[in-house]
Amino acid sequence: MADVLTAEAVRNELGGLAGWSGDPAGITRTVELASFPAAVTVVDRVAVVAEELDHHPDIDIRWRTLTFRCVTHSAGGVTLRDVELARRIDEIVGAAR
Ligand SMILES: C[C@H](O)[C@H](O)[C@H]1CNC2=NC(N)=NC(=O)C2=N1
Repeated sequence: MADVLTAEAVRNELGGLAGWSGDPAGITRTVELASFPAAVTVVDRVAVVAEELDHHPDIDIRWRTLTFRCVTHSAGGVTLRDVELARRIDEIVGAAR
């Protein structure tokens, strides 16, 4: 689960993750919510999931635009844990707009 994915494997996984882009150094998705409070609510929900998974995205908050970056810091690259986290972020974002 903690092996860094090859560039080809990342490309394959990105095929199933609409809105995400990246490479073995990290995968990112930027989303715009309706308002700053709505964006912060999404971050709050992502925080719960990140704790549950013990895997945490890097999050950039700019007014109502959020950028999530998933990379397994301890492995030095993208692993399947990041793909799972990205899917969970998508569920939360999808429910919020
Ligand atoms: C001890 C704990 O499992 C580690 O510090 C976890 C926490 N969350 C993490 N999140 C991410 N994205 N990468 C990590 O290497 C990582 N390490």
